[in-house]
Amino acid sequence: MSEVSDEDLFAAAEAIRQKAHVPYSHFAVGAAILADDGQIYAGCNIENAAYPQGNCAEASAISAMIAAGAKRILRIYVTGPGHQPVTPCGGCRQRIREFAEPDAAIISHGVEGKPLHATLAELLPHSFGPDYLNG
Ligand SMILES: O=c1ccn([C@H]2C[C@H](O)[C@@H](CO)O2)c(=O)[nH]1
Ligand SMILES: [Zn+2]
Repeated sequence: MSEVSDEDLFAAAEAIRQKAHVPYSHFAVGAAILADDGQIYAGCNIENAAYPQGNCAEASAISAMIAAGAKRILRIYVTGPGHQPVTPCGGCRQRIREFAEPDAAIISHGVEGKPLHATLAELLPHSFGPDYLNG
């Protein structure tokens, strides 16, 4: 459907990752969403001196998508440091669930290693979502 490649999403995630506010963990994360309007929406993690008030990169990217008026996540690419794939935390898997189909691609990449390709359903099986409340 889209002409947006994984390389485009990787580049957007990496560009915004450089802006992450991570004075506590020093673990900078970027996320780039391909949305249903064909556009890319990106976000970085934003930590806080009151630690629980920090935001994940995926949450920032979702905020950008919603603020722009897009509705659905078709694909999301997450980048971070190291060799292990930087997979979305449990809370962010649920945040993604709100706006994505079970077969939506989640690409998790520790940039020193290889990307992991998974679907939302693989990362969040038997999930609870909006369909439970709207039907
Ligand atoms: O997928 C992930 C994993 C971690 N983090 C952030 C949260 C915190 O700021 C830092 C270390 O956990 O990385 C994200 O933004 N996304
Ligand atoms: Zn998270």
